[in-house]
Amino acid sequence: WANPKCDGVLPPGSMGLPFIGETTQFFSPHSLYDIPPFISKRTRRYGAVFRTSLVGQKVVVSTDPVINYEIFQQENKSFLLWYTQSFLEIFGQQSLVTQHGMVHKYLKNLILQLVSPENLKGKLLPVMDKATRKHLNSWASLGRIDVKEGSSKMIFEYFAKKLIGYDENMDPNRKLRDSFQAFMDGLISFPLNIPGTAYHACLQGRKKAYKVIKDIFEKRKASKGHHNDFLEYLLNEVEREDTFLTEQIAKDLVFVLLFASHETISAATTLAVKFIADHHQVLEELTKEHEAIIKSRGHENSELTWQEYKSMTFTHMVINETVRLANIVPGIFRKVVKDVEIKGYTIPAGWLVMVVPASVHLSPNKYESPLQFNPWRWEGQELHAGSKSFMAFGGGIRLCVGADFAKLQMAIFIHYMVTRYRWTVMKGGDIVRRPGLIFPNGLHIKISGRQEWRSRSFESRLKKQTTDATGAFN
Ligand code: HEM
Repeated sequence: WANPKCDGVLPPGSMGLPFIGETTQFFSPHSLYDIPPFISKRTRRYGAVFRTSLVGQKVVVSTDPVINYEIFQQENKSFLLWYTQSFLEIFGQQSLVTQHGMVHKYLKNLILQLVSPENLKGKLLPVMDKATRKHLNSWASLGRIDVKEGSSKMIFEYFAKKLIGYDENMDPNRKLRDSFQAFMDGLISFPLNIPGTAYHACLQGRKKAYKVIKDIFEKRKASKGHHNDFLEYLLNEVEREDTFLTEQIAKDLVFVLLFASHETISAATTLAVKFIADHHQVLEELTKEHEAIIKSRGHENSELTWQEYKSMTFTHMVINETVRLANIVPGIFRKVVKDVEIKGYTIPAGWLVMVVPASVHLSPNKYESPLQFNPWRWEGQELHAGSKSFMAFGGGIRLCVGADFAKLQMAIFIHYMVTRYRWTVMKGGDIVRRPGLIFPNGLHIKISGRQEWRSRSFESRLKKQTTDATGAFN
């Protein structure tokens, strides 16, 4: 166990206990701002590349930016995308993440029918704009909201509708979104299907959500009308003769997209709100940028345009800085297809390599004062692609297909938050990594409409003047 076979020299490290390996240490919770202690301890001891064993797998961890970049570029050659057993059971054996080569390319193009920049600009932007306004207005009417829960609901609501015509409000018993709640903990876990484990909770959620999706597919196939959603497109595609798409792949695709969309963007949005609230200068600069956009419009109330979105340079810097610090995806795994040489070491075929974005994003060798939230560090930098020092959305051919969608939603949200509302953090905001990102007590803000604030302050000024005047009269 401790000295696995290898035709060469393995990287240094420890394989831990038989079967369990070093899994327990890997899962020990830590704070948002740390390189996972599991990683930092071992890099200090063994260097930038070391071996270990996690969830029953032999793993080489790379914290070296150049090697990480190379791993992304070598996809389908020396390395293949790999997800944990728990991940595959949960997301489906036919889902996009299990596909390679032509089928992967085909499925990625299918998703781009929904979230490519072209389609975001032409089709999704108005939907996202309307949904964001509606939800922020309802938050302001309530006067308070947990941003994590609220943004998750908002994204799920419009995206599930666009994807499969699902309307949670019309279907209160099924609560598709609730089925995804237990997922973050279970995705990277031991595949122990015993009640009480994170994995078990996740599988139960998968079962429930999948049943809803299956029923929607069946109902739709039996219906004759037009629906103008992604499901209609998928079902037409399944009917074609020259296609890779089967109904099973289509269902797993819908499942992955439903989860990936609302969980990731709501986490990034919540973090952005937290960072902005903690950094007044950032809020001021954002307000300046967005007020200028409104001023240069004909009508203050018109919806956000693509050109306006593209002009939000500082907002894009804030988004990049948020996802750099947040490291929403804690580890990116690849399976080694054939023995590879790295830094004089051999990684045998069948092993995994794990790229840890935090080890690059929080490294003082790559970023000055890396633990500081400083959007200005992105001034003049490339903001829209992966690189050796920025891999929040991965890299190479597996680069996140939803990155543009996520950034657009965050930018719309920021636009309305800084121009139309007054808000302050009330409670929550704790963030734990296990190693997935968890918000144990949400992020609760107090929020009110600016207009309402203005008229309220106008009214109170008026009242004060009247009282003063009355006092003087008396
Ligand atoms: C802030 C938000 C997001 C972050 C930080 C993020 C991060 C990532 C990362 C790091 C990968 C690469 C994984 C790997 O190489 O193994 C990835 C892949 C992926 N993401 Fe995202 N993502 C986000 C939003 C989204 C959204 C909104 C969607 C849905 C439309 C999405 C769908 C996907 C899919 C389907 C893949 C797999 C791509 C493939 O295998 O080719 N992501 N994401």
